[in-house]
Amino acid sequence: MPAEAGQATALVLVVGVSGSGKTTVAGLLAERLGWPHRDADEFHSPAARAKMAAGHPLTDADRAPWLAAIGAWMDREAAAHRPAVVTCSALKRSYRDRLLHGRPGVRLLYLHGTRELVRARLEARHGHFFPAALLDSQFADLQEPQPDEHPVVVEIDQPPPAVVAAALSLLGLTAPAAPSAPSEEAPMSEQAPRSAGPTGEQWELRHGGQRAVVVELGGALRHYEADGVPLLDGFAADEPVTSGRGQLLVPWPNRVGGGRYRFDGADLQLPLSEPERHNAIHGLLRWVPWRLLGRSGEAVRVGTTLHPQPGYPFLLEVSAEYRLTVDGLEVRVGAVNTGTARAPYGVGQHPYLTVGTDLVDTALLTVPASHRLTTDDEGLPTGEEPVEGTEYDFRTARPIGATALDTAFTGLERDGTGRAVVRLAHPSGQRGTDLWLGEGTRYVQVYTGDTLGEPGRRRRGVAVEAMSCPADAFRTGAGLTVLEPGAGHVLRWGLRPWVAAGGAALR
Ligand SMILES: Nc1ncnc2c1ncn2[C@@H]1O[C@H](COP(=O)(O)OP(=O)(O)O)[C@@H](O)[C@H]1O
Ligand SMILES: O=C(O)[C@H](O)[C@@H](O)[C@H](O)[C@H](O)COP(=O)(O)O
Repeated sequence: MPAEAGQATALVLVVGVSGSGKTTVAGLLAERLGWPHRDADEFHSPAARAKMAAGHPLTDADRAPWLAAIGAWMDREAAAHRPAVVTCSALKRSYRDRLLHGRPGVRLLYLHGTRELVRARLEARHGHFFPAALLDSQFADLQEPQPDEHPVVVEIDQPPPAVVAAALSLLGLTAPAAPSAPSEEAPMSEQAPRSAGPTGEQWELRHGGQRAVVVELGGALRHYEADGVPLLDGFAADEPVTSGRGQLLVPWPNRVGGGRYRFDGADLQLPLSEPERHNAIHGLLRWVPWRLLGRSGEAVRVGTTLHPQPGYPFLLEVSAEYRLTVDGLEVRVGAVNTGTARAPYGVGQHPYLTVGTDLVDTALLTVPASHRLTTDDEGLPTGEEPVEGTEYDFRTARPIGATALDTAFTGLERDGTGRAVVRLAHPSGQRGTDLWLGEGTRYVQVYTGDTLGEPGRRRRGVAVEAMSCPADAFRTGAGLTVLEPGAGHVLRWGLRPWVAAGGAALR
């Protein structure tokens, strides 16, 4: 299939040191897109190949005709309106400038890995003219792509299909459907020494006046602001996460009563992570580090493996991608069952919204839901009832007042694009944030924080939690997703700050 109409990207230039996987990744990427691809190696003169094979690194002068030949090929593809993938180590800024200058349709995909990992791959690669011994010269020449080059950077310590999936997603390219499960084992990577704050690495995204920060611990959303105004009641870089702030809730959101459930004939017992109420709460991935899989200036993709463990003997590959656009923040949480048995699955996320009021009482809330779940003292659903005529009817915007919410809503009213929109507005009604619930969302938990462990933070923000299923789905089966081996689930939600009267809040 040719390039999708309307997609601006006409050519992807895959760069990185020798052995970073350019040939492998470009080949797969081209295959997924149905685009032609060429490898930079094909453009070397016989003399240059012989020089490298003899153990001598190339000089700038050696590389000039090679870069010119690659550029000429790119121009021929562009002239023929053929989208394409081409590799080139393009180690130095000047080389990339030469390839990118005057070619606006070209996007940079930089494959990033540690020297140790690349060396191991080169040493294992056979039948190639480039000797592993030249690797140090590659790293000596390497000038990593800078933000003003707008690279998409993908980490190579994941199997090739996962590298390609991250690249496609971060480049904003859609490929015809392909088998989704990465089946190869990721190689082990060296544990780099790190300066670990309480939530580990911090990955910042920017778009216009928007800024968001995603953290390594739990892949959580720590912060989101527009034009300097915080839209989340989040946490600081030097603070531990409390009260589920911004956390990803996988493989179940909210509670499993007694942590005990039955699935496919097996009785399973989860650790009780909410011992005071005898429940297992918010999944198993909140307190583990997630890995960086790829990033660009406005997006980051993180992931982790959920290994079989007591109470959840299943194997999942989980990823979360956060992206800032002109429309706000978009989140995609994906999971693939990479094990051999069917797995029960649910997902949610736990951001607390704020519109800058001291308490949430004065903020205006809209929840387009016809029903809410009633719960028992343990927070477990006992039934479903219409909100009509009750204090839970927020279908029309009104102040939260003294209402204490820890409530799952369903019967969501969706717009033409399939999204249901929960709105929190400033008392003036002039500005606020919309939280939209997209693909995979069936319930939304709204929690005013009345029971938080830190009294000072109670009712300061409203948790609005996109969820695929309600509390206790492992026991009741309500809204439960069952992932067959190889099958996946996607949850999409996002935040859109707005101002009334004439205009977009975002720049
Ligand atoms: N993501 C990956 N995981 C594991 N092995 C990889 C990955 N990418 C590439 N390889 C292997 O590493 C070696 C170097 O990859 P290659 O595509 O030839 O790199 P380059 O074109 O950048 O020199 C090859 O043997 C390839 O099969
Ligand atoms: O909003 C919800 O989903 C829960 O009903 C609510 O009770 C909240 O999540 C916990 O108080 C925070 O959870 P932790 O204290 O376990 O982080």
